[in-house]
Amino acid sequence: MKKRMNYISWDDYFLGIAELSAARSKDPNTQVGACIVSEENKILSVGYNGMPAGCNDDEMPWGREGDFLDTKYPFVCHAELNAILNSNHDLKGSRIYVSLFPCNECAKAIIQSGIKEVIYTCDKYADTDGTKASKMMFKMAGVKTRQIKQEHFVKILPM
Ligand SMILES: O=c1[nH]c(=O)n([C@H]2C[C@H](O)[C@@H](COP(=O)(O)O)O2)cc1CO
Ligand SMILES: [Zn+2]
Repeated sequence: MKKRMNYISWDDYFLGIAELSAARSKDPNTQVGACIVSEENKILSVGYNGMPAGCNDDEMPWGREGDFLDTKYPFVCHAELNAILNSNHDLKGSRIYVSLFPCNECAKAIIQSGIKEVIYTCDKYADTDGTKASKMMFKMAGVKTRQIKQEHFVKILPM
């Protein structure tokens, strides 16, 4: 008997894990998941967007509009940053799978931690200055970026 052939690719596998992690997010508007993987295809870390540890997410604001302090934006910890901070490994030479293209703050953390490739699905904020700044920094720092479609994974989230 020959081996099974219709197994999922590494890309679909790790993106699937990023998407599954996103399903843990309490954000009512955008759920983001991240999965960091070594050159040997070993998972080094995962994360999703959420409030910092100890900050009760039932009491924190989740809105997008109004006074800055009444929105989620100053508080929420992004999926990529959580994945970087959750890891106990050296991330040099690794790659990160994310369901949304990283913002400029996460881009800085990605570059500084030595991650060399960003694989993403959604780029819905491509027109924002934050995403433009991310792309500039990734290019200058030699971090590769690659957009892929999730082929073999049933989306868990109503995105
Ligand atoms: O790279 C990212 N990683 C990440 O975790 N996020 C999070 C922050 C917020 O919780 C949410 C974005 O919310 P909204 O689309 O409503 O502006 O996604 C957002 C970005 C890009 O903006
Ligand atoms: Zn970010």
